[in-house]
Amino acid sequence: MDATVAPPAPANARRAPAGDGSAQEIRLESVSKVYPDGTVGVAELDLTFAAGELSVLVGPSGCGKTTTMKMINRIIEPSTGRILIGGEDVTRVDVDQLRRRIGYVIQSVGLFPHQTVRTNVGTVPRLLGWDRRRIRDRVDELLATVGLDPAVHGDRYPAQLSGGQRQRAGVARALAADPTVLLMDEPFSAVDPVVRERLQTEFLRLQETVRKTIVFVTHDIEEAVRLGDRIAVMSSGGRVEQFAPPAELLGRPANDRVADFVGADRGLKRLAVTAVDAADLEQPPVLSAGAGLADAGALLDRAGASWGVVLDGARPAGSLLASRATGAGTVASAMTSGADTVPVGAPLKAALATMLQSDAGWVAVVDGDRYLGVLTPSSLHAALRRSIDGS
Ligand SMILES: Nc1ncnc2c1ncn2[C@@H]1O[C@H](COP(=O)(O)OP(=O)(O)OP(=O)(O)O)[C@@H](O)[C@H]1O
Repeated sequence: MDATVAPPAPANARRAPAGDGSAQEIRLESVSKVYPDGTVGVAELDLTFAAGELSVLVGPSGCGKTTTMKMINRIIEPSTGRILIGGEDVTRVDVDQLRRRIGYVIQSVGLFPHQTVRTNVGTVPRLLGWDRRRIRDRVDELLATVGLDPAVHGDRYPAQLSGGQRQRAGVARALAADPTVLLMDEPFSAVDPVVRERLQTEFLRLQETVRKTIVFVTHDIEEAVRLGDRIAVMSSGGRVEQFAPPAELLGRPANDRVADFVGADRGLKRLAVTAVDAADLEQPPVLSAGAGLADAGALLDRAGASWGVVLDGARPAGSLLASRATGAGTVASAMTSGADTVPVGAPLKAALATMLQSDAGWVAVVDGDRYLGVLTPSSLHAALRRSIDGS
C-alpha cells in the first residue's frame, strides 16, 4: 500500500494514532510561510522525510529551519501548501492529538522545573489516560534506554541533573508515548562538546532501536553529517538547495551555496561518512603470541616486513618489531602489548580517533571476533582519497 495515500479517516481517527508508534513519512507539499509582517519564513517547500529516517535541516540563521519544524506540529500554521504525516493532512487532526503523537525536543529541553524527572517523562502517557502502573513501567524503561538510572535520577528535579542528563530526560519524555514522529530543534547545542558527542553517539544507538521519523535542526554541519540519513541544506528566503545523504552532499554539492556551507574541509568531513572497507586494509604478517621468537623472526624476514600483528587466539593482542624477534622465548615475551580495534564498516573517522589515542600507529579491523587486517595512517589516507575520487 502506498503509505502516502491516506484511506478516508474513520470516525474515531482523531483518537487512534497516539501510542501506535510506527514511523510515518512526513511530506511537505508546496509549503510556504509568510509572517504577518511580510517576512518569508519558508518558500514553496517540497520535502519528504522518509519513515524511520533521521533528516537534518541545516542552513544559516534565519533560513527557516525552525519555521519548517514548527509547521509540522502546527505551532506555526503554513500560509499555503499541505503537510501530511503518514498521508494524513495535519490540519485535519485535532491539534492536541497531533502533538501527542509527535515528540518534540528543544534546546532548552523544556522540562517542567517543579516536577520530578519521572513526572516529566510521564507527561504524555498521563494525558493519554494510561494507568499508573503502565506509566511507571514505561517511564523506568525509557529512563534506562536513554542512560539514566530510574532509581537514582527518577525522583530528582531537572535542576538536580547535569546538562547532558537533562537532555536525556528530554529525549525520554519525547519518546514516552511512542510517537510516530520526533522533532528535535538543536537538542544538543546547550551542552559542551564532549557531552555533545556522547549524546550524539547514544542517540544514534537509540535511533537504531526505535527507528522514528526524525526531523532534526542544527547549525552544526559536523553534527548533521554524523547523525543524518539525509541532510537538507536551506538558504535564506526559506529554500532548499540540496536534500541528499551526507556522502553525496559532501562529495557532490549541488551548487556554490551548498559547497560554501558544507565548508572547504569537506574531505575531512568525509572521514565521518566513509566506512572502513576490508579492501582498504594492510596485511602485515600475522604472528601467534605463543610462537617462538626465532620462527617469528624468520617469518618477518621472509615477508620483508619490519613488524607483524600478534594474535592471541583470534584476538589482536599487540605487535612485534622485527628487530626484537631474536633470541629464545615466545612472541608474547617480546611484543608490544595492546591492540586497539575498530569494526569493519565503522567510519574512517572512528579509526583515526582510535589511532590518535594509541601510540601504536595502527588499528586492527575486526568483523565480530574475526581479525581482518590493519589500518595505518597511510592506508587510511588512501581509503579517504579513493572515497573522494570515487565520487
Ligand atoms: N513571528 C515571526 N514574525 C516575523 N518573522 C518571523 C517570525 N518568526 C520567524 N520569522 C522570520 O522568518 C525567518 C525564518 O526564521 P526561522 O526561525 O525559521 O529561522 P531559523 O533557520 O530557524 O533560524 P536560526 O538558525 O537563527 O534559529 C527569519 O527571517 C525570521 O526572522
